[in-house]
Amino acid sequence: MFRSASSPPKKQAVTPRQIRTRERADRGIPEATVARLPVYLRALHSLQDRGIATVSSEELATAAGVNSAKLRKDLSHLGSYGTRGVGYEVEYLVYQISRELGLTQDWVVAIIGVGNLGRALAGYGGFASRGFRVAGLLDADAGIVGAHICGLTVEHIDELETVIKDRGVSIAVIATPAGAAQVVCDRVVAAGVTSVLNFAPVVLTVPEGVDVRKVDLSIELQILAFHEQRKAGGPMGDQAEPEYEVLEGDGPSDGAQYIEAVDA
Ligand SMILES: NC(=O)c1ccc[n+]([C@@H]2O[C@H](COP(=O)([O-])OP(=O)(O)OC[C@H]3O[C@@H](n4cnc5c(N)ncnc54)[C@H](O)[C@@H]3O)[C@@H](O)[C@H]2O)c1
Repeated sequence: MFRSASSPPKKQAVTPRQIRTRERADRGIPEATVARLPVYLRALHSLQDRGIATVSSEELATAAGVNSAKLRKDLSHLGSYGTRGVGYEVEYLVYQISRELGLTQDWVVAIIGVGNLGRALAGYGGFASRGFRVAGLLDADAGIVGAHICGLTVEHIDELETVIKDRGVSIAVIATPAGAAQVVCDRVVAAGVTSVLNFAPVVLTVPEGVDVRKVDLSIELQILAFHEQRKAGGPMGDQAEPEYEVLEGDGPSDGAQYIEAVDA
């Protein structure tokens, strides 16, 4: 937006976080692009592990499983255009994407429901290396409460609000049975958490301003089954059928991949 010289902008006290949020809103990064940034980051980390300093858009696109035009467009939203004939500097791109995703600071995570899945998540080393610190494990089962898992002691769900407040939890991971998930979600939100990662097979209702990402491996398997069926000839046989594209992040259901017919 242009301002006339006669009306200089008024100075306001803003925090660095507000500035970053405004910058992002100004740049208008699409949600689908945001959903692909972690995929690029994973590919870049693997290049870094192999000691690769620069990468072409084609190589990075192949490593990330997208087409190179989409990758270049996504990265242009970050102001990253690469250098003709050289490509992108891996280290700097890691920094740019990490900064955009808010990964240059640590996020405190609590896992609620410490059964098969909760335990596996608690033991996953990949969180810490990406800036997510698991600071609380909570369960309702007296037989599990008190167990020591990966350096943490499982606490009773009654302690949920205290754990969130005292340890500054900003992301709640729900790994309870479906029937308990909404109540747990309501409690974490009431305690001030605005980001929820939900593994329970249920759609959670949250107030505006709270982000819920849902992980559902059975949906991923169903998408693979769909493609397997098509490769094998499918129920539609030789009939003309539309082309399909698997899209991420901006579909009708939050966070899930979905399949959309596209013009062939
Ligand atoms: N999203 C996926 O891809 C995926 C994959 C596997 C399982 N799941 C789902 O994840 C959830 C956990 O699966 P699991 O195999 O670990 O089950 P599990 O039964 O082994 O563990 C669930 C845990 O939640 C605890 N719990 C129950 N009610 C609670 C409450 N109100 N507060 C706190 N803790 C509570 C139980 O005591 C138990 O320890 C289930 O909803 C399951 O359907 C999702």
